[in-house]
Amino acid sequence: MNEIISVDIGHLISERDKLNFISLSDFNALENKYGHVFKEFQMSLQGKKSYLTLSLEEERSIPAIKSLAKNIAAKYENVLVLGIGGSALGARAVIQYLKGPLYNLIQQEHPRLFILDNIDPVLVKYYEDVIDIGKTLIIYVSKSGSTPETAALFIHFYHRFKEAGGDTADIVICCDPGDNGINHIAKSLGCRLLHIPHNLPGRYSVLSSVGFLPSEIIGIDSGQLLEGAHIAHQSIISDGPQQNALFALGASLFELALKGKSIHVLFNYSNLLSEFGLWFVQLWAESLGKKQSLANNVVNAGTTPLTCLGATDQHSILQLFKEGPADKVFGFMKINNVADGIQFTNEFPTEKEYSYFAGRTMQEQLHVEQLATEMSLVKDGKPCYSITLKDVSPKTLGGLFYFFEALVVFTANLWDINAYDQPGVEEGKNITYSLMGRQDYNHKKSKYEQEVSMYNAERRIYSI
Ligand SMILES: O=P(O)(O)OC[C@H]1O[C@H](O)[C@H](O)[C@@H](O)[C@@H]1O
Repeated sequence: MNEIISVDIGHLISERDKLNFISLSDFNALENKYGHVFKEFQMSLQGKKSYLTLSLEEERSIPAIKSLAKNIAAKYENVLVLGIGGSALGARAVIQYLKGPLYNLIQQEHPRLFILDNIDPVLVKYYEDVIDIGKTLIIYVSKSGSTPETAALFIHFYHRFKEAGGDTADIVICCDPGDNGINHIAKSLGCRLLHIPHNLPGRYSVLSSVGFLPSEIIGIDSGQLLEGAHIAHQSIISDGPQQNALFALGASLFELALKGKSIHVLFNYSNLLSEFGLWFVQLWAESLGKKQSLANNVVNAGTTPLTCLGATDQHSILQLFKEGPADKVFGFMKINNVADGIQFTNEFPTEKEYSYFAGRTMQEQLHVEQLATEMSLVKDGKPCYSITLKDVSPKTLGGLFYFFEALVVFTANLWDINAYDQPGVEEGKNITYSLMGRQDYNHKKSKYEQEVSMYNAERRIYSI
């Protein structure tokens, strides 16, 4: 396999079951139906008018990030990234894919890297038990600079770092360049500031300093991540709809959504992809779950993303996938070339449940199980596509990030919705700000307090 990513959509199509799949004639008609939307999308990428392409220009920030990462690695044992949503999930996906789940347990030349994305005080204490804060550099990542969870974590760890005698000028703040609290704090503390391009929304920011700095600190070449994104970009803009992986998958998923497949499952057959799955969930959900179209019609667009892990989740959720509601489309993802050193020996030759393993490899078993799961779902009327990744390299991962970002934006264009905002999460934030006493939300406080009383009055509590 020479290409970094290959996409097979053959089992989204079926002539036998036109209710649950796309018929061949409908598939062939997709270009007529949606080709114009795709061409416009290609032009926006080509003309660098899409926000997505802002990442491609982040190449220029890499030399400074590399030298900062080197300084940090030379001085600190640990790095603690504070961020949530798009400010945490991408970096997590990078570490998991390229360094594995046990990175922090392995003795190495680079610092250990922790990403904290919740305000659970119990979790915070656990972190504090394993990291010596005086030897830990803090990276505060927040596109908006106002996300209350990350602000809270920063207040706490800034205090702890100072207390431990840390040099606050070493703290790195990664945020939007706007005139806001986080920039004021960075300036007054003399922190190191990295700006995320203003128009690059947080959940699309993994290919910027947000993902690049953590990567470089643990020895991953962010230039390679970006090279993969360039490869994906070039392929997406070059091929016509007929040959284009992005068009084939995006248009088919949209068509299936219209046919009632309202849940999109990404079933990853590699633990290295488990965090990628969570990154995908945020990107898909916040970008496509929209009440209103760009023309201000109520559309309640989107499909619900889920992610799970093969083979593990064959033993938990697969039963429902196979025999529960026929409301899902499945994406299977695997890595083609991995270091596969595990070949089974013939330990129990007289036992039929064990002897068939002899001479086979664990990777072979994983891939056979994926195939078996896919086939059994398809046989039962469940549409499946599959993505094969060439290898475990930053280039392939960078291409995958860009491919999914483009897939989401193209799909949003088909729904005629805004792929970049998230109006649905604002109300909860406003209530939180008001109830926690944020000054500029004081005017709403009494309204929300009244609503809270009403809400509490409506509870029906049963005790055990
Ligand atoms: O990076 P930040 O501005 O702190 O935002 C962190 C997260 O906050 C909100 O919940 C948004 O819905 C997410 O899209 C965003 O990723």
